[in-house]
Amino acid sequence: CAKKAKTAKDDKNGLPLCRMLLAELEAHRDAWPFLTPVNHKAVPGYRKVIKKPMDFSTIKEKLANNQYLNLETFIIDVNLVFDNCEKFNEDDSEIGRAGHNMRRFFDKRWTELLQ
Ligand SMILES: Cc1ncccc1N[C@@H](C)c1ccc2c(c1)OCCCO2
Repeated sequence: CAKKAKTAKDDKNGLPLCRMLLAELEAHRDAWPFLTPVNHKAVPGYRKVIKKPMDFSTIKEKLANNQYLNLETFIIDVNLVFDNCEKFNEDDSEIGRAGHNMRRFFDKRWTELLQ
């Protein structure tokens, strides 16, 4: 039979942890650029440059549709939000700084929760 999951990353607690982490991301003051999909009509070049768009509302939808296997696959999508941000935005810009702040916050929170 399947090996019993041993850590929060894999066991049944993984998904409630994802929902909690996402709620904290959405509530963060610097979340505003990441709450909804980037409208490529409002942001010239975005569709060409960013091959795999991702945002917090899409992650929320994927969680609701049980599309994440575990905390690991959830973290991959959250990091995609921040990697897209770094690719498209200058570090020294409103959105660029927000992305760095959010990544720092997220990295701190999930590592704290996994201890
Ligand atoms: C995460 C990200 N990366 C690159 C560009 C935009 C975004 N976020 C979107 C939601 C956004 C933020 C600010 C915006 C905007 C759209 O509409 C165009 C007008 C200026 O204001």
